[in-house]
Amino acid sequence: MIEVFVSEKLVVRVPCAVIEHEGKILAGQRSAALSFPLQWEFPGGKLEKGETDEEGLIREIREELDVEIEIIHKLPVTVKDQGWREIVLVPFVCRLRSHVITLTEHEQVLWLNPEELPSIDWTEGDLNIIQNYYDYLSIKL
Ligand SMILES: Nc1nc2c([nH]c(=O)n2[C@H]2C[C@H](O)[C@@H](COP(=O)(O)OP(=O)(O)OP(=O)(O)O)O2)c(=O)[nH]1
Repeated sequence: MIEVFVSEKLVVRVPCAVIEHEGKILAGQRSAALSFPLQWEFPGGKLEKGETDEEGLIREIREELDVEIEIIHKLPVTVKDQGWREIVLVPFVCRLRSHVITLTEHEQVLWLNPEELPSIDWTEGDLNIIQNYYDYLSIKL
């Protein structure tokens, strides 16, 4: 008899925010000390126990940027396979409800026009989020 051991892969759910303000989108540069150092991401992070995607995202954005957001629209989920784990990115289009950003984790943030988004070095998988955001914009306009 052949036994097949299928090891269970860790699945990490990460809500993240495509934050719009005055026609621009916020990109955050990850710290040099973290995984995916100095690459760009949509701010957000892993859920805590019992949180919904929306609750976790609002908490993460408060922690990382010290601002309040309004969640506008959920974009399609993007799954990123790292071999030893799967990162399930759950992006939401958001708006700022408060406007003074204080960075607690990111190296820097940039406000980019939608067409400028692909020009920086995003973590793998985020280009899918950008494409899905473009699709959302084209339907909305
Ligand atoms: N917030 C966010 N995380 C992203 C994006 N793309 C992407 O691969 N990630 C990854 C980076 C992290 O591995 C994970 C988010 O977890 P986290 O915010 O707690 O970051 P972390 O460095 O502490 O996590 P880790 O990799 O050390 O486990 O998702 C993105 O656009 N936004």
